[in-house]
Amino acid sequence: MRIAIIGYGKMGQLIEKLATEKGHEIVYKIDSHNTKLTANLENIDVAIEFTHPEIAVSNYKKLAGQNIPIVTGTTGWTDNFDEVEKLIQDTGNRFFYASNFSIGVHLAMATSNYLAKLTENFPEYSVRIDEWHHTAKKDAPSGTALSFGREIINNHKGYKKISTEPTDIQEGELPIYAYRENDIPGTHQIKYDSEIDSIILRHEAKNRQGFALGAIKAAEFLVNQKPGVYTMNDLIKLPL
Ligand SMILES: NC(=O)C1=CN([C@@H]2O[C@H](COP(=O)(O)OP(=O)(O)OC[C@H]3O[C@@H](n4cnc5c(N)ncnc54)[C@H](OP(=O)(O)O)[C@@H]3O)[C@@H](O)[C@H]2O)C=CC1
Ligand SMILES: O=C(O)C1=N[C@H](C(=O)O)C[C@H](O)C1
Repeated sequence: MRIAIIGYGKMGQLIEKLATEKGHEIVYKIDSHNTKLTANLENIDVAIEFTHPEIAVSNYKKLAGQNIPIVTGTTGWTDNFDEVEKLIQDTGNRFFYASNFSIGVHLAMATSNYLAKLTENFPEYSVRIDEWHHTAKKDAPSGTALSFGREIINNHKGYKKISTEPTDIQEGELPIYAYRENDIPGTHQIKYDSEIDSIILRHEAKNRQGFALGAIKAAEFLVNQKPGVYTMNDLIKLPL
């Protein structure tokens, strides 16, 4: 594939390395100092975008306007998801978003959803989510933690809304706590706690390879799809 990398930071640079090793061609590397995105990107098959929450949606608009398939991992923008979905529908484009491209988190998410169903009828268990990331991370809580939380709410009638960093947890609230330390790539923990015992599901990224390889796999998948919005559930179908 001929790839445009939008966002040449930690993820963009690793994606360049691993995509090149897989035989793909990096045609553009666009960072915040490079205004190339305002011009037409020519002769590329897909754009892979990892930037910042406040700029992602405008990047999607520029790319969708050029009918360029978009794989994006940028988090912290999903309050605008409906607007982006309509943009993709209106432009007949292809869009793949994942808050976390690692296979391990995809498996952990499916496990968490099943665990939510199992514990729904045992109100003695209360659940919380904790996430740990590097100090350079701009958004909190992480997109992955929010994804875990939204999926638990979808699978457990006892929870209705996410509460970030709560001091006083109300009935039906699912608390998420974020910690920023050193250069932690991304750790997420879902803990069901009762007076008697605890059930803990934890995913620890040891490095950023899983995120980058997953994004490249998503791009290889997306370029062969019809127009639409795709997720990890389309890329990795689990027998659940
Ligand atoms: N879905 C997943 O699996 C993963 C998602 N992420 C998410 O991806 C995003 C990026 O993470 P990461 O690479 O670690 O962050 P970095 O800060 O290392 O990289 C982001 C890059 O985007 C650049 N940038 C900012 N604005 C623009 C713009 N308008 N056009 C092009 N580039 C721009 C920044 O430039 P400058 O430094 O000059 O501002 C920076 O180089 C975050 O939202 C993070 O949460 C991260 C890892 C995995
Ligand atoms: O900023 C990061 O580094 C990461 N962000 C994503 C998120 O917000 O969930 C994915 C991963 O945890 C790394």
